[in-house]
Amino acid sequence: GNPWGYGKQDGPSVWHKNYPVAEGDRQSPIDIVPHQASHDPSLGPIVLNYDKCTSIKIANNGHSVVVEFEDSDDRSVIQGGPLGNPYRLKQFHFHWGGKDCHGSEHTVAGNSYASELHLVHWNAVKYKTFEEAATAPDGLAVLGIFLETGDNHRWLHTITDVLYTVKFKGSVTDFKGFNPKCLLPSSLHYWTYLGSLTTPPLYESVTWIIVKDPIIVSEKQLGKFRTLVFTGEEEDQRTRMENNFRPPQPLKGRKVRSSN
Ligand SMILES: CN[C@H]1CN(c2cccc(OC)c2)S(=O)(=O)c2sc(S(N)(=O)=O)cc21
Ligand SMILES: [Zn+2]
Repeated sequence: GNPWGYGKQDGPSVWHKNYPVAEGDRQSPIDIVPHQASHDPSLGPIVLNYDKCTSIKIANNGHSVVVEFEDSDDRSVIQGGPLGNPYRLKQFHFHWGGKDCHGSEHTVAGNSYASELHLVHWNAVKYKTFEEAATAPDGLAVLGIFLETGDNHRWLHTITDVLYTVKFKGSVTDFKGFNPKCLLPSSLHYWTYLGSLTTPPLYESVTWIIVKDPIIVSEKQLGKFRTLVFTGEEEDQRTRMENNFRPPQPLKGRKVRSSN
């Protein structure tokens, strides 16, 4: 079976048994309290150079749906903001709820969004491989985008239209020519803090950059994510993929900074 999941027996409340760092000092996600975030005028804008990005495939990894990118060179990078150098785009994935009232990992003043998109990047300037970067304190940078339900999102159908091909854990489909820039809100004002992966192995290697403005997607579009299952095609128990989010973790004295 799975080493970890989001159920009663294998979910976030027991991850610490196999991954003791779950109780560490820089765990993610967190609840962001806007008025307690310190505005830092030295924080420049986030710059995304995704125009040459090369998406390769879309997959169901038994925890989420993931779109992987070619990351053998600096063709698609994030830089600026709190980052000291460019970080390479490796993959993006989503977290969502069983109903639209919850599903995001980060919360804002205690409020959840329906879903959260994570664009995962790694520091290929300082580290030779992703795996090495993933265990380093400045190894990863994840851009988080909240999803709120409302009108149809004009580009999300590119993803939701192919989700039926990755219904089961372990399924993979070619997914070329997708530029995730179409999933970003117009303003990239953000909060940033030092944290971790929000799933096992929970490495404390992530500089989080959480965009303040959500993108709007329809309930119908979000509902398509819930047609995925955590389980493999061969398993007799089909478990709907939903509520694949970790709840907020203790801040432990960390500072959250805010761009303008
Ligand atoms: C299953 N999910 C994770 C998979 N990855 C991972 C990271 C390091 C090591 C590794 O195996 C050795 C796998 S990952 O870097 O792609 C990420 S990013 C991320 S999140 N939600 O914090 O953005 C969760 C995971
Ligand atoms: Zn994530």
